[in-house]
Amino acid sequence: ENHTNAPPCIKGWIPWFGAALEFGKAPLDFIADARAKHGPVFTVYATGKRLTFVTLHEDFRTFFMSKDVDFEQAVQDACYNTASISKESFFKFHPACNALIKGRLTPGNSAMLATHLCEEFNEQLELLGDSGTRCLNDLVRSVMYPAVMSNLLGKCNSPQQNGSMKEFKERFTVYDEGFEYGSQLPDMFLREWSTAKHWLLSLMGNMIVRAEEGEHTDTGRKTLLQHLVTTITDKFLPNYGLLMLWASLANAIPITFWAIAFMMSKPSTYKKAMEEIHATLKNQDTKNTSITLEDLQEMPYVKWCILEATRLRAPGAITRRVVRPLKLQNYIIPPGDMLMVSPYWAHRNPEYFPDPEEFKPERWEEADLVKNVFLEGFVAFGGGKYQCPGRWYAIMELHMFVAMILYKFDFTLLDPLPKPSSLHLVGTQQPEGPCTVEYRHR
Ligand code: HEM
Repeated sequence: ENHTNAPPCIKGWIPWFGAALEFGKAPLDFIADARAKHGPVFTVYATGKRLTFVTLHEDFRTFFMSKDVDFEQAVQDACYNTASISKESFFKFHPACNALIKGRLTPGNSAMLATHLCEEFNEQLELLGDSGTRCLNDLVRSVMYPAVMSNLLGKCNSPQQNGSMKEFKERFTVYDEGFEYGSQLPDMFLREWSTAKHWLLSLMGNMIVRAEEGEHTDTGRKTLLQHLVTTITDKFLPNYGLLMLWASLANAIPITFWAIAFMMSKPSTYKKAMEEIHATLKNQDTKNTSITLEDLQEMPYVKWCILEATRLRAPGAITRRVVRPLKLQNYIIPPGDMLMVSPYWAHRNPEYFPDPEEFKPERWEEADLVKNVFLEGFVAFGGGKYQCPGRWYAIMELHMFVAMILYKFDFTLLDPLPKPSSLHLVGTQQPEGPCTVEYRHR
């Protein structure tokens, strides 16, 4: 009998210190075990924080919509730790920052970025040469980082353009891999990570100078970064820039890797996708390939593959803070608790996704994608007021990239499909082992 009406509480687990590993359980697996043992709502008490996990789909609406939970209060600390944005500045500028990105990346505006993105993908993919053997994850990063950064921050701010590609990739990878620890700890505990963070902040400072000069609007329109410059008017502008950059790359690029890896490891899927791509692009040049939005509309199967990869490799956890007592099931969650939903596990509920572990693009046939409606139970982009503002851009970007790389290159997978690492809760999973591919330009 639980007299306080609070959910069952698990103590003695320290998620962000690697101690979870000593328990033999990575954080993602821990959630599934705790759920099996303690029921659909449970609290983990760790390092002075209470994390209350919500695992029932029927409670997700409350998580996203309730006035008694708050997004900004949940992530403010993390924004201080990962990008040194002061609490005051964060509460002052976050709403405008979110509104700006949401407004710039509506489905309509994302469409306008597509022509330029297509040119960038062509240019970067041609740098791969005629053939080669490489780690697919690294290949995708090398091509997408400079292309997407050129598209969102301006050509002059693409790391390839200013010669910092190799270093950018290294520093960003360190920053990204340590993001979760970094979001929990003051950065004096994480020397290498902190060095990467300061390098990226300084890089962003330089990008902002170039953005302010403003001559480099190759698309004839202001870049997302140039819009940010006019929105954030305090000294933390580069810090917001860094968080925006991280958000735009951290999930989208590993999911691109997974989408291609999943497709290649399932011959029937690969074949079907290739037929669709060839039927749409017909006899187009493989070196300078134009993919328009109309072309994308003619490749729904490739889009299903993207969404299916996003389902299977959705972020480990998203969070809100409880600000007033919150009723969930028969429990009252106390104010101050961090409320957690795991999209990764939500997408493994067989009631919503039969054969949840199967990569089955066909299941997306039922979604009304023309009206931008996902499948019920799909929460990879979060929800409510602070749902991912980059989601329409992300889908367009991944759809175009996957169609183009598969049209240009013939791939052979040399390793078995790697498993996802369950070490991290924040963001999407990285592959646990190598994934080498051989490629040849068609
Ligand atoms: C498949 C790729 C992506 C996934 C799975 C993803 C997922 C998410 C999730 C789960 C959130 C938190 C939402 C919540 O708590 O309800 C988020 C926030 C955010 N995402 Fe994405 N995202 C992706 C791509 C992108 C891209 C390409 C951009 C930018 C171009 C972007 C920009 C952002 C920003 C700026 C936020 C923070 C919003 C705020 O602070 O108000 N995301 N994303």
